[in-house]
Amino acid sequence: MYIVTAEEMYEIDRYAIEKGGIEGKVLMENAGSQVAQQIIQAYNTNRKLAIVVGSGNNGGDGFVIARYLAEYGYNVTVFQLVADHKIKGDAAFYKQLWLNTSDKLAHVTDSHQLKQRLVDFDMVIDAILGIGVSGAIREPIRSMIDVINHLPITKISVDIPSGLPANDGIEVDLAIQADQTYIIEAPKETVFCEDTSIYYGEWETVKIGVPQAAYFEHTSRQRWCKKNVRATFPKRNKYAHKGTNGRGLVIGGQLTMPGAIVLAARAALRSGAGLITVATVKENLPIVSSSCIEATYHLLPNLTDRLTDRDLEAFEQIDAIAVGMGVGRDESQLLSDLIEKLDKPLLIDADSLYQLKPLLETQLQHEAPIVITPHYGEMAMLTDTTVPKVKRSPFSISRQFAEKYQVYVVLKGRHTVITAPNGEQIISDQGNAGLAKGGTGDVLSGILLTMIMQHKELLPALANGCYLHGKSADYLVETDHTEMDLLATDVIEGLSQVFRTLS
Ligand SMILES: NC(=O)C1=CN([C@@H]2O[C@H](COP(=O)(O)OP(=O)(O)OC[C@H]3O[C@@H](n4cnc5c(N)ncnc54)[C@H](OP(=O)(O)O)[C@@H]3O)[C@@H](O)[C@H]2O)[C@@H](O)CC1
Ligand SMILES: Nc1ncnc2c1ncn2[C@@H]1O[C@H](COP(=O)(O)OP(=O)(O)O)[C@@H](O)[C@H]1O
Ligand SMILES: [K+]
Repeated sequence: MYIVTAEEMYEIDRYAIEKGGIEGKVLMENAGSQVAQQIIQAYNTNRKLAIVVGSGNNGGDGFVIARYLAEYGYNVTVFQLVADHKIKGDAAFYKQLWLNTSDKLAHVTDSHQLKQRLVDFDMVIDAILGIGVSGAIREPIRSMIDVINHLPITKISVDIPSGLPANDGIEVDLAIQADQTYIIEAPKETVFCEDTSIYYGEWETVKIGVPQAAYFEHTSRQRWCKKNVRATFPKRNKYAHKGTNGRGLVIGGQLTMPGAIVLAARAALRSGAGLITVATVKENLPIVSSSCIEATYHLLPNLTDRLTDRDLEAFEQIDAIAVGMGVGRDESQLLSDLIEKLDKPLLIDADSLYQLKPLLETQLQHEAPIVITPHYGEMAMLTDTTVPKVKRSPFSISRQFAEKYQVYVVLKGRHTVITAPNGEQIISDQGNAGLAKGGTGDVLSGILLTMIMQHKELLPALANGCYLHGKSADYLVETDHTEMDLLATDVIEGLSQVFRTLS
């Protein structure tokens, strides 16, 4: 499933019309009829429906919906919130079709009038503003949205809750708080941003006949689903041996944080790695090795000094490295050496992201890919911004960072945004609030390390790793656990359930 900005949606629309040969009117008819079908399936005909329409094509969709629902037997009234001359083009055409068969069109010019008129209705279909919204919401639409939000009736938005921008990064002024949104063709970026997803309520997409080729050409952002995982997940070779399933190195676990490294190492092994070596300090060896007896160990005097020739030689056999889980935030020569002296895929997480920050000022001398896995707070630190700004702009901030530093970014949150150095993006929206607990990020790093070693392409590798992690948590809260008691270690144990669904 593709995710779009407003500009991309308009390009896709244009492609459908110009190259696909589908008239704009047909797209609008399809949009309205498909949304109407969804409403028919979900809500019985006893409802008294108000459809509120604005000046653009979103309003045009509203007129089509009105016609279908009325034909089906619903009691429908259209409230036009703008002057007649504002309704043009295809929207005007469908307004006329509505008027050909119904006299239920009311003109409403202010919010008081709207409030009085809507008291008799038990559902409002919001076709006021679509993806063409720009800037602060102007009066009288502004007060009208406010009135609708305060009505104790079901609110259904068409394409996008009116007032909400499609693109990330824009501060929301005022928008319809929908119970349900029927999104036309493709989810917009704001569906997946923490501050804006709430406005959509439940959401579903409706297809209106846009050719898939339009998406290949105009967008590079998609939501990762089971079918994507199945299509890209490497098959285990019947003749595999431990050396062919990836030799991973996990570096971390200072004295006060030995657990982080155990979680990462165990998660890497559980997700299929052939061999995992844990590089940590000597004092932690008893606890760490007894918690993960399948791993091998490499002792370091501390987690910040330069790597010795002996270390570098030992790491030569390694296929990929994950560093940062419980290493502490002191300046690190070790991280510089991993970047400059070992040309292996390198995943940088947690504390090492703080150590990476000063290194960004100079070019990162690393041929093999670098993957960073920040949560919002770490991303805010890396980009000298605030957590609210990262929350508002997860797509654009990740893309800018990935392109600037030529790294892969896994920005973790309720919706995790994965970005390649070329700007291509995947959203992983598996998982639940049970994961909001210390240690789950370490588990993700371990899983990603294995995925990096086993996939040919890195972007699907990271997406599949995030899928495994989130899906494991989802299965666990459906079966043995709840969002309250779930632990990071459970997420490791839950992986086998997810693997079973993939074969
Ligand atoms: N393939 C597809 O995707 C298809 C998409 N379709 C549909 O088209 C929709 C996009 O249509 P669109 O481009 O006409 O934009 P849309 O938001 O309806 O209206 C824009 C108008 O709103 C106004 N306005 C703007 N900002 C404002 C503000 N701050 N405060 C107040 N008013 C404001 C402004 O009008 P003005 O007041 O300037 O006259 C502006 O001109 C899309 O969401 C989907 O529903 C389907 O029909 C078919 C296929
Ligand atoms: N509410 C949530 N819904 C879905 N996933 C979540 C939620 N909260 C956290 N997660 C996931 O849990 C992990 C937490 O990582 P992180 O914050 O680095 O934890 P830690 O460093 O404590 O191990 C991330 O993969 C994140 O996407
Ligand atoms: K709308």
